Amino acid sequence: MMPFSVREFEALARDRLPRYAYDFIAGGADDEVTVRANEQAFARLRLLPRVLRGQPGRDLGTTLFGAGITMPVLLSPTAFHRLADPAGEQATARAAAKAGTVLIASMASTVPIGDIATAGGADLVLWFQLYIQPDQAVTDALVKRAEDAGCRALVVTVDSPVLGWRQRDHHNEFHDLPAGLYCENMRGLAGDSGVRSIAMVPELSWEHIDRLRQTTELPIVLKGLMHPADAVTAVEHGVSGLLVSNHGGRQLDTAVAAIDAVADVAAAVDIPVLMDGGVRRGTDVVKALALGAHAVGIGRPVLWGLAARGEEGVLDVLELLRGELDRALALTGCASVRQVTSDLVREVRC
Ligand SMILES: Cc1cc2nc3c(=O)[nH]c(=O)nc-3n(C[C@H](O)[C@H](O)[C@H](O)COP(=O)(O)O)c2cc1C
Ligand SMILES: CC(C)CC(=O)C(=O)O
Repeated sequence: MMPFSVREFEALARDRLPRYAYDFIAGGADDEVTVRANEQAFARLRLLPRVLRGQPGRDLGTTLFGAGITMPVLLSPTAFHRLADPAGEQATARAAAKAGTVLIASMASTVPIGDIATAGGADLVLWFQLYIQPDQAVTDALVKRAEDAGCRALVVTVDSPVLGWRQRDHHNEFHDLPAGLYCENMRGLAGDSGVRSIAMVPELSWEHIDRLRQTTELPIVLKGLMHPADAVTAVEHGVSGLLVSNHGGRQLDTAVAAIDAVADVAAAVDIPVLMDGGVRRGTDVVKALALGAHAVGIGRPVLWGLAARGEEGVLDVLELLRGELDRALALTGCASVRQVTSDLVREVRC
């Protein structure tokens, strides 16, 4: 069956993946309230279309830190792509390059960042997601690896001073990567224990961001920030962009839906605000833009595409969303993503 939506890709992926891998991807923290809330919150937002604004076509393109991308849909960082397909992040990179959008490679990739960059080629706009490590030398080495690979931004995940309680992984006893898979970016660095060697840092603070700011010229994007007061502080610390996110509901359960945090953060700062969590349709993208996001990220949908059909599946997911976004713009009376305004969205009680 040819899938015609992200949801149908999920069904295909579920059939293909071993249970532990499906659960790792689909699951979240504790009772998974926030996993569900991320999607439900989009359903609560409804569009109020404009009509009779005749237009021959739509312009979906936008720019981020000087790079042009063909649509405001990014690939959010997700760990361990080789759980979904043997070609792993290399397949994902080729699809992102073909689609003409940003791949935020996870620090926990199963292909080294240099090889991801090579697979994507010159067309790929590649960013690197970083978990700041307890050993500064390890963080510095990771930043150097990202810079050497040609990454154009660092996305620092700040919602994980400790790891969320992923109950499904505990039930499945999924604590180590299967034989042959490795956190490749950690290879050879101090403390590399071979498998899941990434450490969470409970004492993570603005001082770590200041230090990182001094270490690299790359734009720094903070990922996992939800509170407008933190957004203001981020700007004071020289941060270049924000990715409003609750980690797809995998960290703090019962955190507010990511889309519900966007408007206040966007109103508080003048730097690009991105969001991820629960984006499954082109209409979701329009809603996020209407609330002030510059672009959105997708996490699980990429892995559903990858598990279902490898590189082609990731590209299919991206092109499905592009088609949906294009249609949603036409149907709301917008000729470009820049024309999406806050009056196009209303909140209803479900
Ligand atoms: C399987 C999986 C692995 C993830 N790995 C990372 C990661 O390594 N680093 C990170 O910052 N976020 C990670 N995330 C969170 C995503 O970047 C993103 O915030 C989330 O998936 C967005 O929600 P969505 O899946 O509903 O689109 C992961 C999410 C999933 C589902
Ligand atoms: C290696 C993990 C910490 C990756 C992650 O962020 C996640 O699974 O949500």
